[in-house]
Amino acid sequence: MTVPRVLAVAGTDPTGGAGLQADLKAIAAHDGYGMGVVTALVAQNTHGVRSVHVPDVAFLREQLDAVSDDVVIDAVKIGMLGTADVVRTVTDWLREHRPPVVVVDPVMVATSGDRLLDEDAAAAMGTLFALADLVTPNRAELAVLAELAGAPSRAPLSSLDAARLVASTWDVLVLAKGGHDEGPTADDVLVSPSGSVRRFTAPRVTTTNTHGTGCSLSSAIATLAARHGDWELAVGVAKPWLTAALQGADGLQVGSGNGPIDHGAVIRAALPVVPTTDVWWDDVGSLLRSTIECGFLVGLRDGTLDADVFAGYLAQDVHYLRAYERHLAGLAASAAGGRGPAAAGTAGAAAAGAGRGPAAAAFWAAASEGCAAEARDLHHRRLAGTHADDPVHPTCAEYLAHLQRAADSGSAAVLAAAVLPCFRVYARVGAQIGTAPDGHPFADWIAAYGDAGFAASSAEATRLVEEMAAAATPAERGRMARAFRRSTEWELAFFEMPLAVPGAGAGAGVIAAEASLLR
Ligand SMILES: Nc1ncnc2c1ncn2[C@@H]1O[C@H](COP(=O)(O)OP(=O)(O)O)[C@@H](O)[C@H]1O
Ligand SMILES: Cc1ncc(COP(=O)(O)O)c(N)n1
Repeated sequence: MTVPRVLAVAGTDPTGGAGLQADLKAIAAHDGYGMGVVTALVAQNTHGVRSVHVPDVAFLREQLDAVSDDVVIDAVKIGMLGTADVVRTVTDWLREHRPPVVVVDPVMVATSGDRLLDEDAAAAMGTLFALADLVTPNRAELAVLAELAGAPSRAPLSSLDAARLVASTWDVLVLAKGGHDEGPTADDVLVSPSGSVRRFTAPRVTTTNTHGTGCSLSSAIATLAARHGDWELAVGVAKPWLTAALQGADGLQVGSGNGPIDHGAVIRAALPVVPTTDVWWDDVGSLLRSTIECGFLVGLRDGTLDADVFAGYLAQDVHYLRAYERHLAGLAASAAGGRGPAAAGTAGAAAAGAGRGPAAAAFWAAASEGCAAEARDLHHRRLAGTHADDPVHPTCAEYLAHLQRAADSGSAAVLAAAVLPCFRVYARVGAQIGTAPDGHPFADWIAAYGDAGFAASSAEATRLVEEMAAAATPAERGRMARAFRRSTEWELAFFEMPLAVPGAGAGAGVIAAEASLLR
């Protein structure tokens, strides 16, 4: 089954709730390929229409031809037409290029009460309807069309009779929409030219955010009719989708008038929630591969690494862990509500309470203590001798300067993101190396990082950072993302450091990029 190619011929709404913009969203929401020809440029928002500019109809025809000369059109939805000239131009084009599905939403008046169709244009609509499969008037539009079809204006017909008259006059299906009725349900009635009726009912949603309901419904129906080849199925699927879009409307917060419906409501509910920290982790995928493949870790895993090189690495690791331990203690203090890095500022994720509280504080404190123990035990045992007094290597110093900047940023969330790669990269390296066979020269180091407890700590640190990211402002979340990425780059540089040719500048790329951090 191919994706239906659906053309919307409509006016615009720069706030994206109605008109062509809504049509394209509704088409996309039903897995159609949306195209758009503009009939009128409308300066409008959720409060109403400010002005309408109808471009020359010759240009409208050029737009229509540009599409039909090139693309097979499976369905067309026609919305706001504005003037009689526009109605005639679209009708002429349709006569020559009629696609299998034609839906006309006879837009006359916006929800706001503004006129969107000249009075003389309404009279020209009949010829267009005769080329359509389905017409979708609301109550007021139905009354105008019934009059056009010859109904007496003195004694108005019932909606059903009006719909039957319109349907038989132009040999077209009519979906008489009941959005403006009152009562617990919003019922639309599909009437055929022979007078048969099918009612589509939905609970009435209590909201003033109904901007674009008619546009969206007709575009959804056009797309679904192109796919299913059946009008009852098309309306039956579109109607609950529209109800869900209305139910989501208040959550959108677009504009202060009659806001738009939420075209994405149904799709969003079906989308998997991707944790922010997973997005960051995927972003550093190539860095992780380079880390795992770097000469130092390959030598460590297969046991060929020079013991002295390893001792040099551990000397730097001790320098690193001493500072890292302080930063973890800072996070513990901040989570407990004391004077940590977040205490400086009241805004941001930490202020919102995310990633805070006694459990978070206990976690960071335990991690800090674990770090101190690690530095003492493993490292001191191995370091006895040659490298105990090694000065801090520039790569190590730069990594630590990066962590310090994160600590000084005033955001515990940024610092937590900056310390996270040390957990995650080591846990990943540990899992990748697996367990060392008996007698492996680096068995103790491998056991420490492959430890299940360490993997659990990494997962808990990730969970806390995730909480902080969820509560952060977008700007702060961006600073967290950059802090995380930069730390992951420094992790790679740190592993490359022991085998780097002196002066070759391990981590030079990171140092250059560092300038942009935490802006
Ligand atoms: N408050 C509501 N709750 C549920 N459905 C509604 C509500 N308002 C409108 N609808 C539905 O939205 C669609 C558009 O209807 P309507 O508002 O009558 O047309 P228009 O947007 O062209 O004025 C119809 O399916 C109608 O039943
Ligand atoms: C360009 C354009 N087309 C149609 C409507 C009607 O939409 P609604 O009646 O749902 O507000 C609109 N406001 N603007």
